[in-house]
Amino acid sequence: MAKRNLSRRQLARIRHTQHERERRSERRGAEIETALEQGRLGAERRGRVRAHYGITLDIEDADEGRVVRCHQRANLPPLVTGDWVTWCPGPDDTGVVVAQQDRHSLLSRPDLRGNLRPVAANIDQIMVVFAVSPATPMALVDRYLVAAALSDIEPVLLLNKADLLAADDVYHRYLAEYEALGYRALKLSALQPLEQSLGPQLQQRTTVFVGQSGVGKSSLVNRLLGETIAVQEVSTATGKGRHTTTRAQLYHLPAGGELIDSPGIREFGLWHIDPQEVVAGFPEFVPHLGQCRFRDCRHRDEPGCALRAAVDSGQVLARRLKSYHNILASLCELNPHQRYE
Ligand SMILES: Nc1nc2c(ncn2[C@@H]2O[C@H](COP(=O)(O)OP(=O)(O)OP(=O)(O)O)[C@@H](O)[C@H]2O)c(=O)[nH]1
Ligand SMILES: [Zn+2]
Repeated sequence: MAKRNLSRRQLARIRHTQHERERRSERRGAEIETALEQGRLGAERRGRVRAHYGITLDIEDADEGRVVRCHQRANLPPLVTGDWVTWCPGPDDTGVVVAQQDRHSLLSRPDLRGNLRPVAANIDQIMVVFAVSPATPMALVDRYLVAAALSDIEPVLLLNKADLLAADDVYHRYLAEYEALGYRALKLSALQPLEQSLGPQLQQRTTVFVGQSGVGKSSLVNRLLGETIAVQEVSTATGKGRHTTTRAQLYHLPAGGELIDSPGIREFGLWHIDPQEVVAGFPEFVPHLGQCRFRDCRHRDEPGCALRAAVDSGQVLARRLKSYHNILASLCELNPHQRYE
């Protein structure tokens, strides 16, 4: 009985907190509208979302570089880290985001209920990090390539832990194969200075790092950011210091370029993909598609399969066709009631 009472009380407290938060947010929204109507806000400026904390955002001014804690007008869609916005300075070092500028790319991921939610915007390239130890299955790299292609963001393959590679390691060949397919590919070690090996590839664009656990993403990010990671996470608006947030955060790399990072982003590409879209990560298949004898060819052992013929003649790598089938099969496991092939 006592337990039930307690949980009821807890429930009431949670409801009360939620209600208070909503009221505060509504009040804040009304204040913003009044300030706008009365012309109490400063002139419009351009800025970029550095981080997102519930109803407030850290906006970095495009000209001055200062970071301002902002609310957003109620009529705006959900903004995410990396968004370019128009904002107006308000009183007490705060500001108001009044418009969202067009996005050229958007990363989304499903929430716990399976609804797709935006996570980060205006990303120019996805660094697909992989390694010989723990050995990354190439089908996983291919899966990231599918996800990157579907987001319309250029992937770059980054083979880390080059120091562990034997001269005749098969990973050298894998990398060369991707280069031959037209992908940009790098081979380096996070234990070595990165200015020459990785620096130029990061300049003048916004990058995210993805890849399986243990391949060295943290090592790369920490080495790239050095001391700046702690400093940049201090919000100038609150002065509260480092946020222990799992939300996406935008960092300026000391050697140039921007990095958006969060645990959620690092897992990018590992959730559901529409089976019909998998082929987007296999550009070399395109000339052969639609050439099979059967229109519904699954490219397995059907006679007259153009894709298999392309494998036999060396135009398509056998491992890439296998990878394609593996990805389809993994989607099937996620959703066993649907036929994907
Ligand atoms: N030999 C070698 N070890 C490396 C290199 N990069 C990272 N490591 C080591 O690999 C291990 C895993 O590195 P992390 O940076 O934690 O890997 P991660 O991808 O961030 O892993 P998660 O946080 O689990 O996603 C650590 O012990 C690193 O010291 C490298 O270039 N060479
Ligand atoms: Zn076929």
